[in-house]
Amino acid sequence: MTTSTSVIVAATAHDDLNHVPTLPPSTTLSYLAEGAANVIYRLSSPPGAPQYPNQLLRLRKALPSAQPNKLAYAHLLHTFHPLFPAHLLLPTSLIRIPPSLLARENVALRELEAAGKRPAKRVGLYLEEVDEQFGFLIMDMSPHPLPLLDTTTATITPPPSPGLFARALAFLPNLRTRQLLIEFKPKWVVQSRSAPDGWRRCRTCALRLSKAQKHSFCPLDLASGDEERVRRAVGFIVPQKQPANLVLARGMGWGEAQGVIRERLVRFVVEGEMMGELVRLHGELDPYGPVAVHAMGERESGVRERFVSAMTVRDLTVFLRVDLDSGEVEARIGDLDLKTGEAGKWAYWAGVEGKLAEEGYYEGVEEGAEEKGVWCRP
Ligand SMILES: O=P(O)(O)O[C@@H]1[C@@H](OP(=O)(O)O)[C@H](OP(=O)(O)O)[C@H](O)[C@H](OP(=O)(O)O)[C@H]1OP(=O)(O)O
Ligand SMILES: Nc1ncnc2c1ncn2[C@@H]1O[C@H](COP(=O)(O)OP(=O)(O)OP(=O)(O)O)[C@@H](O)[C@H]1O
Repeated sequence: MTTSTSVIVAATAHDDLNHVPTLPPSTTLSYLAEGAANVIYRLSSPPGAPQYPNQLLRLRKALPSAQPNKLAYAHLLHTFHPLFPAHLLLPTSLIRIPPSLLARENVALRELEAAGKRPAKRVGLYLEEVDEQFGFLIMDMSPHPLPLLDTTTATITPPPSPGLFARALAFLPNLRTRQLLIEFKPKWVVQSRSAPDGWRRCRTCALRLSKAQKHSFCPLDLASGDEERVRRAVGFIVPQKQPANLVLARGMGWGEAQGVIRERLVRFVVEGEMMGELVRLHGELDPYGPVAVHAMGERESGVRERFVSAMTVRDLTVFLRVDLDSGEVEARIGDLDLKTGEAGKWAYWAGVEGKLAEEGYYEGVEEGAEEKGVWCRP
């Protein structure tokens, strides 16, 4: 709760990187989630201290390939944000983090880990304490909770473990919601310029097949503008399971709700500007393809710089907050973390192209290709 003496710190971009506000050490962080490179926290501050409503803190882990946040933020502000209309971007600002807070949160991460509450694949990696003084404040895209459950119009469909669900609600009653957060990476929405002329699969689907990864949507479908193809892609983006806190309208089952959400997303993708923007950027930033750019070496620094920006754009995350009542889809682009091409990445990017072409994944001539039935070229 804010008080009259509280300061609301808005998530606006600070152009002056020499005057970045400091997060007060009295701020309490609670672990929300983590990816490979960052941990995401909710913030709460004592009365009278600066407040951070609707914002999360993103702190980076100690990974050799990662860049300090101040540098990453400068790239975000000057390289990536100008590429997109402002309303499509996840509002992000830089905040100085007291060293004591990073040390404290690393102790907390170890405790969380010991209690089995960190994802197994993330254990053993902690926040960067030595070479980091900053974090990102990002807009919280979590579903807004319902103020009070309206039992005349809504009902909670219990998931398979009703006992567990009841206990969770008892502890977290304010988390019941009519919204859901969907996140996905659109990946390569334009075919790689390094693909052979006879390609039948896009770079993303071909790579997934070569790595025997789970089948997912084809980015070319998603960006096609064709309603049927977009619907096919969106089918992979809508969650399979009902989120535990999602309250459905009385009488509506999850299957029906999935259909409603799917159609909302189809309209958003087909009629919204985001896919068009991504397609345009892919073409502009990487007109040559990874193999040709790798072969240019250090000579063409401008081309290389634009290429690494293209790789960042290809790996960004789209956060969609879908409101079941209004039908509104609020969309924000995040995870625009600069790729430097270091740590063997240039060779990796060119190598992927070589492998997909040589092993037949682009043309769909590898062993068992027909049974897989993955054909991206219309
Ligand atoms: O090579 P790709 O297309 O599989 O993308 C990698 C991602 O794989 P996925 O999206 O799951 O297919 C991969 O994602 P995951 O770690 O699999 O979640 C990374 O984002 C990786 O980037 P970086 O090495 O962390 O900078 C990504 O590598 P880049 O190619 O974007 O550098
Ligand atoms: N703005 C946000 N609002 C709500 N949840 C978020 C937000 N940003 C991140 N999260 C949650 O935190 C998770 C990890 O965040 P993020 O993707 O930034 O981490 P990362 O380490 O950069 O990921 P990657 O594995 O792609 O490198 C996300 O998958 C999402 O569940």
